[in-house]
Formats: sequence, C-alpha cells, structure tokens
Amino acid sequence: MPKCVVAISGKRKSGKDYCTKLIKEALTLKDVNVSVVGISNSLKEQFATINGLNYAELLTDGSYKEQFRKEMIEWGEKARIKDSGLFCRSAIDSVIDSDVVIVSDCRRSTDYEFFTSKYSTLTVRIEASENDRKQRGFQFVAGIDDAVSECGLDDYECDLVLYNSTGKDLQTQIDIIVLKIISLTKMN
Ligand SMILES: Nc1ncnc2c1ncn2[C@@H]1O[C@H](COP(=O)(O)OP(=O)(O)OP(=O)(O)O)[C@@H](O)[C@H]1O
Repeated sequence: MPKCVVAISGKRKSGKDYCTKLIKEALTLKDVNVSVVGISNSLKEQFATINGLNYAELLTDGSYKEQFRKEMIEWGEKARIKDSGLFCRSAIDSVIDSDVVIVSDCRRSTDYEFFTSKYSTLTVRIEASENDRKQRGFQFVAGIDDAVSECGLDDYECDLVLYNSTGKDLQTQIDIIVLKIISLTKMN
C-alpha cells in the first residue's frame, strides 16, 4: 500500500505531466520508490479491453482515438455513475506496491474524495497563467473546458499549489514538494 499518494490537478496545459515528471525524477534521485498513474489511462485501458480495441493506439492523439472518443466518454460517464471510484481504483491497484504514487490527472471532486479517504494523500494544484497555457497549445473548447470534467476541482483547496508559469522558480517549488512527500512517507 502506498505511503503517500500525490494527487495532481490543474487546468488543461497547466503542465500536470511536465511537473509530474519533475517530481518523479527528484524523488527517484532520493531513492524513493515512485510510480505514476493516470485516471484517464485506466479508463482507456478498460474501454479497450471490453471492446477488443488497441489500448496503445487509444493513448495517442491520432484518428484511431478520435473514432472512439465520443463512445468512450459516454461509457466512462455511465461507469462513473455506478461507481465514482472505478477508474481511480484500477489506476492505483496497478502500482499498489510503490511507496509513492503520483496520480497525474485528477479532474473531479470524486477523484480527490477517493484518494483522500483511502490513502495518506497530498493534493497538489498546478497553476499557470492563461497566456502560458495558450503558448503550450491550449485553446478553449466549449463543452470541454466549461464541463465538470475540467472545472470540477477549480475551487478545491489543495494542500499545495505549484505555480508553473513564466518567471516562477519551478525547481525550488519541486524541491519543497519532494521534501513534503518524503516526510509523509516517513510518517506512514
Ligand atoms: N515549465 C515548463 N517549461 C517548459 N515547457 C513546459 C513547462 N510546463 C509545461 N510545458 C510544456 O507544455 C506542454 C503542456 O504541458 P503538459 O502536457 O505537462 O500539460 P498538461 O496539464 O498535462 O496538459 P493536458 O491537460 O492537455 O493533459 C508540454 O509540451 C510541456 O512540455
């Protein structure tokens, strides 16, 4: 069972994956046994298994994923109504022996409820200016960026906020988060 779950959220192109990678590298340098999982990957894996599809292709942004996108979203919503923790559970079950698990894409309050109720969890919000996000490829899409799947955690009070914008000292913030994670692993 993980000693610490780092549950990351943030708007599109805020840098969730980028910061996850930096946190993972910094923890690995300190000999911490750490894994990274994604809730949306867990959804895609289950959808692929049930429908006999190519999971690896569903992970890419190509036309294969686009063919199944709508159906996959609808299936995921129905599955979440029955069991809101389904994809969180299957994501973390795959790495249950790691001391630290970073969940790189929490989007809904039910995701945070799942992890905080079961594990010693550090909730981390990645913040970036809209300008920086746009430079990283963000474009507002109605129906996506104003939906619960993107805004569900906007008002959640996370334990830590990481400012990943131009002019912010990201590395110092990563160092602080890493110390906090290590202290949590020592308490459990
Ligand atoms: N501090 C940074 N310095 C340089 N490049 C960055 C920084 N933060 C993010 N990026 C780049 O911006 C792009 C988007 O970042 P990333 O994929 O981490 O965002 P995300 O929040 O995971 O996006 P999405 O919500 O679409 O999954 C990537 O190409 C990443 O390498």
